[in-house]
Amino acid sequence: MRTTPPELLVGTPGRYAREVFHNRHPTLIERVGAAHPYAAAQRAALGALLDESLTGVIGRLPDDAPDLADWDAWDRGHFGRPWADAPFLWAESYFYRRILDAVDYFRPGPWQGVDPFRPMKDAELVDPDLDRDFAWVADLPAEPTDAGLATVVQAAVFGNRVDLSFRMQEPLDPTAPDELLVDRTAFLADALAEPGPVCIVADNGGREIMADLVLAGWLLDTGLADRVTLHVKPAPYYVSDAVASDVDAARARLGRAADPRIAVRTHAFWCAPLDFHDLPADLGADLRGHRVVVVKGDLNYRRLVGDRDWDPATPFADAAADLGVPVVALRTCKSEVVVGLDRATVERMDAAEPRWRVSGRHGLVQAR
Ligand SMILES: O=P(O)(O)OC[C@H]1O[C@](O)(CO)[C@@H](O)[C@@H]1O
Repeated sequence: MRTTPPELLVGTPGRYAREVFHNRHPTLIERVGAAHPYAAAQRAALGALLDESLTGVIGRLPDDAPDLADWDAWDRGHFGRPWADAPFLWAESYFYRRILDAVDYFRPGPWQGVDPFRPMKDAELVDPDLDRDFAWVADLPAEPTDAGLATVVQAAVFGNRVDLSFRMQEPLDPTAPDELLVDRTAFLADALAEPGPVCIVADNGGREIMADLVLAGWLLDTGLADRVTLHVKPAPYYVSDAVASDVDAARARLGRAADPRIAVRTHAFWCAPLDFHDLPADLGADLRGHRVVVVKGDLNYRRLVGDRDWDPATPFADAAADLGVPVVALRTCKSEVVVGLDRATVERMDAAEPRWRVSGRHGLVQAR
């Protein structure tokens, strides 16, 4: 019987979680403040949140928070305890929720519903390089070939390469080669041997959701899928995570009409600080209504396997939550968590590139 390793914690010296809190979050808070004409009280709240998260104890949401009951249920005893002692996944998720509180996202008034990350997300979609980056779409085969599937899957993997929260810290080297460390694309082909409904648990907007829409459209057009459900976040999260309006914006940027075969859904759980082992029953039933579930991105990967100090040679199926439906994870490695690698690959990567687990250069197509 395999023992489950401990959760990664925010404050462990020398570990990635601490870097995210101490190096990335100050930049993030500064950029959010600079992007909007917020009132003094909102700026003060952003600054206070940053200070609290670096040295203080975890404060509760205010009494008027509409999701207070959710967070009381998700608390797990962390409120009132030092941020440094909290699990990385829990604390990072709550940090993003507290940003929304600081900028009055849920409070009646002029800032209600204003996405604090919107200017950063919009800037990505006006990048003229996007046309060149997606030129390959015109050459996709009309038939469901292995090569076509590999192309759309890899675009969906590497569309995840550089999200906006990640860009706060890791410099993007456009000349760096991308590499798939594990490639179970054939598992997806097998799962879709009979056409069926496909669920994509989306991650970022911008380039990534554009690639996800291309993947969805190609699966539908080639008859591999008969409908696609895109699950997006219910509120702004992790800077660039897609909410429903980001799907619309990406569709428009691709020059595509709305496709009635693609449904957009959400669930409060997608912004919860918990992993897929805690999936609520209604969401689990929704996912099981599909032939296969495609789980996108680094954060969803951490949630799928558990944000723990895994031995990278742990079999993927031992770590990944059993959702009762075939699951394919498409992710570039942008945090320390990784499983399902063979020892030789781990040794090769450790020797070649000290930051390979977090550099965003290496991709995974894993399945169970
Ligand atoms: O957008 P993605 O692929 O989920 O990546 C976001 C990742 O960036 C981080 O915020 C910092 O690495 C991680 O915590 C998170 O897993």
